[in-house]
Amino acid sequence: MSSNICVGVRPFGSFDGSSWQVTNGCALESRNGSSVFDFVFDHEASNLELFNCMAKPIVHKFISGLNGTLITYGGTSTGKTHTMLGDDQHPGLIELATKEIFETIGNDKERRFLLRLQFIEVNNKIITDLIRKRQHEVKVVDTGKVSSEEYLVSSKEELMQWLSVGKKKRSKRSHAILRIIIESRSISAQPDDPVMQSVFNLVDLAGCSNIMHMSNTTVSFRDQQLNQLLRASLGGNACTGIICTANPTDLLETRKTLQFASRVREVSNQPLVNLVAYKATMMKQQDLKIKKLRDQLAKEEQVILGSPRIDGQQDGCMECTVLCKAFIEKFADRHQVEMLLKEDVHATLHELCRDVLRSTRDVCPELEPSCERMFHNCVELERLQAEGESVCDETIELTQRELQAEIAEMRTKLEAAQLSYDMAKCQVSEKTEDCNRLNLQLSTAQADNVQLQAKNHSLEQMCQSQHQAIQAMVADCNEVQQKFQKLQQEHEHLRRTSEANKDQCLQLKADKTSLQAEIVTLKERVEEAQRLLLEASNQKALAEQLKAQNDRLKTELSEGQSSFQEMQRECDCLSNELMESVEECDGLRGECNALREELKQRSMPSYDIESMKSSGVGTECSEADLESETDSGFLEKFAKLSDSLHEIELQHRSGCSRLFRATKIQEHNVPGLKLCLESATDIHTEAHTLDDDAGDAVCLKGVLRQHRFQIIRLTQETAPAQEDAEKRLVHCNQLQVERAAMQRDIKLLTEANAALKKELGNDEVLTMSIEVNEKLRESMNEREEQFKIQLNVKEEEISLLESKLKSKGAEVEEIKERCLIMRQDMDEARESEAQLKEKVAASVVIHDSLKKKNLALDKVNIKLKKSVDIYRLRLEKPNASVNCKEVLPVVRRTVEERGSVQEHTSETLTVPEKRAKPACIHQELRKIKRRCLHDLRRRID
Ligand SMILES: Nc1ncnc2c1ncn2[C@@H]1O[C@H](COP(=O)(O)OP(=O)(O)OP(=O)(O)O)[C@@H](O)[C@H]1O
Repeated sequence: MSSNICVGVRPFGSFDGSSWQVTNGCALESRNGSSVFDFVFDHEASNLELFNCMAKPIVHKFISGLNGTLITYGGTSTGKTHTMLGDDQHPGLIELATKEIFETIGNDKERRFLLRLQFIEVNNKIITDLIRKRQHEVKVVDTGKVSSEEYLVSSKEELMQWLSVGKKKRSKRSHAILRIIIESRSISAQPDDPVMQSVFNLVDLAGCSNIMHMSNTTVSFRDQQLNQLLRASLGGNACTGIICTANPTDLLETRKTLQFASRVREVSNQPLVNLVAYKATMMKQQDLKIKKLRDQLAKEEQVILGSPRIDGQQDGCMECTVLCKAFIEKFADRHQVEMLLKEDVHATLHELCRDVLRSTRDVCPELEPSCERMFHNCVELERLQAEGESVCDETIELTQRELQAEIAEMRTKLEAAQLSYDMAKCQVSEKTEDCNRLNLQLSTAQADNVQLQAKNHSLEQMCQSQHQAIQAMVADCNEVQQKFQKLQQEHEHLRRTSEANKDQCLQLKADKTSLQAEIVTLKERVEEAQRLLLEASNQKALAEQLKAQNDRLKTELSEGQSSFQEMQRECDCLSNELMESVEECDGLRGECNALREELKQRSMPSYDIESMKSSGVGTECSEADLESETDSGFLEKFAKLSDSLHEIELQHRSGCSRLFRATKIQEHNVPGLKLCLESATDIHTEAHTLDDDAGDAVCLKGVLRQHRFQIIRLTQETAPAQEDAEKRLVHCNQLQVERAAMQRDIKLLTEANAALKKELGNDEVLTMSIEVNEKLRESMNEREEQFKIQLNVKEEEISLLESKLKSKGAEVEEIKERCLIMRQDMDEARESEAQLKEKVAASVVIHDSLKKKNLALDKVNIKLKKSVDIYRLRLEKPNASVNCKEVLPVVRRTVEERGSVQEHTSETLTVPEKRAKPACIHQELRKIKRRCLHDLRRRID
């Protein structure tokens, strides 16, 4: 233990069977080697054993002025708390150390000791006073002290009481530290002699292996507050004992704990006795207090007894003792004193006893019976006093002795009671402080109340304005709803219109498609017509060709006609010639007849002229007739004539043409010629035989005329012309044939032309229809364009309507939202109004109660003042006739009353509550303001 840090290892559970072995009570062996500590306990070792080995020496050093520290360190649930605090069956190190301390200082008659304690916990850098729980006020000051309150303790029980109070408030995850501070001074010390002052830290660390920081040279706590607080314990001015607890089943944790134990063992401390100047100690303060009280008591004694105070009497119990002594001393002269003081002393004693009884009841309940007994003794004494005259002196003396013994006994008890009384007084002073504080709070509360009232007023106004705003909002809301309904109707109307427009649009679209189809068909038809037109133009060309040909043919025809007319003219000439020839022939015939007559006369066979005539066809001449030389010339002439006749065409006035032809009669025995009249078409140049029986053989004379034929003489010179005429006739016939053919062609062409014209007419119809169709198409196109425009307009309208619809929808949505928000706002405003009303009501109630309490407190204060004044008066004028018995009870009662009022006040109205009220009202006000602003902004928007 050279380093003044003693390290012990305490297993919670057996090391047996595990990888560690305990040897010689100080070494722990494992496979990796052995670790030596100051102590290694087995699992059966008790807290007492551990205390005796490790803590007791530190406790004694602590009492002798050295700082001491006991720390339990280890993993979770390894028994740290069990070791430090213990339980009912197993007292922990704290209890054992406390017991040891009080036993030791109790036995030391040479020195005076003053003990006080602090019980704190450190949790996440926050230090909390476990007895008072004022966490924010506790700080570590540089000297390693804590700013929490220190509680004086005079016995182990008292200390354990405080400990049990603190244990209940401790959080399991915190580090708990009990700090015992001891001051000691020799009884015979001079005023300037220093005081020994040391601190004993009993630390129960939280179960976490990561709370220490270990470097090569130092070991420190990671928590800064803890480190500051226990700096002296690790490498400083303290005797430190570290009990490392381990659970052998948790190998890793145990290894860590042992590592720490080994490491911390190397740290060395240099403890020194701490001497503090007397004036800076608590001991001095206490001494001063006691002195003050004694002085006060002495004054009281003087007041009560009118005699100097008796030395050696303690403050609280002195009162009683002095009274008793005075009573005993005066008892000798009882005839005068008894009568004078009997009542007074009795009452005072009675009252004092009651006071002591009352004040000690809470602090030292065990004193109560003694006090009671004393009280009864006093009563008995009084009774005895009353019976004094009849009781003999011996009895009185005996009783006096008994009483003295009892008083002495009581004295000691009362001395103890005095301590309690002091504490009670302290409590009273604390309560007075509390009272003052409460007064302050009350005044602040009153100020708050005034503020609250003002705020209440403003809130009421605000409420009204809010109410008005709500009404306005309701009106707005109604208006908006109406608008909304209107908009909905409009929306509905627009929707319907849109649907109708859609239908119309669809109809238009259908129309458009049908029109397009129609246009397509029309186009096809136009194309067809164009094609036909094209073809028709070809036909036109053909027709023109034909026309040209026709014209050509017409010219040819006209040429032919002119040549025909010429030929006719020629024919007419020939006919004239023929007529001339006929006339000539008639002449010749006459000549012939004359010749015949002559021949008859010359008895020549006769010719049957009559038969010739009867045949009517021709004139036949027999060969025999012609045999004569005169006749042969004639016949020749006749033949010539016939030949020329042959060439004569007879043109009937009806237009029919006939030719005469003279043919030789083929019969051998019949000489002569036959003149035949034939149809011009039937005239053949060769192999044309004249039938004897032919009906058309005419006698030229008369018949031709009869048949109104014009006989044109064909002269000998016109023979080539006749040929030409024949040719021309042939040509003419040809031409006529051609003409007929041409006429047929023309007819055909005309028909074709007509057909073409018809076709053309059809084409025109087509063209017309095409034109019509074109027009129709154009009109259709126009209509389509119009439709398109209409469609576009409608579509635009629809899109406009849709956008309108959308905007209206958005507006409707917005209005809906606004309605909702307004409703919410209204609800909230109503809620806040209700809350505000509630708060106002609550604040009014609080205000009233505060007023009442204030009044009560004022009354109590006045009472207190009065009694204090009386008391002061009494003190200032010791001979004044004011009786203590009247004053003290009044004062005490007043204090009690005040205490109860304060208690009641503190019960009914806690500080945070009071503070909370304005804060929450502020918040509420801010909220309302914000909401109003928001609402205004929205409205403006
Ligand atoms: N030596 C022992 N003898 C008997 N019981 C023990 C011993 N050590 C610990 N215990 C018991 O084990 C339990 C856990 O112990 P304890 O609470 O003291 O551990 P801890 O290390 O303080 O835990 P934490 O790390 O959570 O603070 C307790 O019920 C305690 O009574």
